[in-house]
Amino acid sequence: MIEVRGLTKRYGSRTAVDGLSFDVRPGRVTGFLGPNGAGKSTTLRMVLDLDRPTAGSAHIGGRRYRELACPLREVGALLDAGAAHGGRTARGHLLILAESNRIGAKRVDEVLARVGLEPAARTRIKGFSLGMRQRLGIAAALLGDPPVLLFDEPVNGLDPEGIRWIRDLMRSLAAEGRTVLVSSHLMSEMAVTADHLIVIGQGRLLADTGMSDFITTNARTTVLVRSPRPGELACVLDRAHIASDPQDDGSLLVAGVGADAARIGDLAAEAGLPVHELTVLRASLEDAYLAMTAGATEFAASKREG
Ligand SMILES: Nc1ncnc2c1ncn2[C@@H]1O[C@H](COP(=O)(O)OP(=O)(O)OP(=O)(O)O)[C@@H](O)[C@H]1O
Repeated sequence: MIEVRGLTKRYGSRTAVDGLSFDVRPGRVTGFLGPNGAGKSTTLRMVLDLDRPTAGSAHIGGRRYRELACPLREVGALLDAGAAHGGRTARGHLLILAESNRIGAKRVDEVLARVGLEPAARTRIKGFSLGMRQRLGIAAALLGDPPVLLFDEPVNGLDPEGIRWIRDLMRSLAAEGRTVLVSSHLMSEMAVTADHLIVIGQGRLLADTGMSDFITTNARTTVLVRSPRPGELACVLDRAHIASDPQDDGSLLVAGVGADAARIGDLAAEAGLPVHELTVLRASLEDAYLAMTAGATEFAASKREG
């Protein structure tokens, strides 16, 4: 469990993180989203005590990072996959980390196997591809078998196979009961990886909600209705105060509050109009995310003007 309370970071006159409070719970993947510069990395750095908060606190399992007796056993993090020394081998790099945290060599071999780096264990890191570096960074995060894991943009620059591998890993870590917080810009990827979302904009909390609630609340569902008599159907809907938008192919799209497939179907039946298709077009996470963050930008702009 991670508990963030009133977390604030100012760099001079710029407020990067602004009174942020949220919990990250175990047993599920929590996606951490926000536009560029929203303050995600700064937040993660403060949770890991790599940056000092101007105000507020972050606790991991009830303690601040600096109070953890053996941090690697409490929290694992992938912040910058390029951080390992290029002259070392993958195994050598992990052995040094393990030794300084009193973790045995057996665990090094276990994590190398878990991330699929066994064949490259004795290869120098400077010859590693981006995907191999990400795997090595994840191996380091897993070294202490920690209950809490933080990943900042783990799929950056990975090929589809690497992206799928990370997705499966995140989900299996959560299924083991761990707390998993992952930031990403790839909405399609987040949509299939995360169970819960924390969205920030300009350092402030915009949403802390389940994935499906987030989409339902922030993006309009649309209903597509197709009838051989679209003009008459549009009039029937109009009389029920449901606005429809005629499409070139003869179908009608109904968005917003009137987008209720059952009601549209009932109205057509009452009017004796045939319906050949009635489809609920669900919004994507990307639609919902863009709608929400666009709103946040407008809000910030009007606030500044006011
Ligand atoms: N060391 C620093 N000195 C001054 N400003 C900083 C520093 N680190 C971050 N910032 C500023 O704080 C804000 C938040 O940055 P941060 O990197 O946390 O955002 P982010 O959400 O991780 O963005 P991205 O998605 O682009 O990585 C930005 O405006 C950034 O310019």
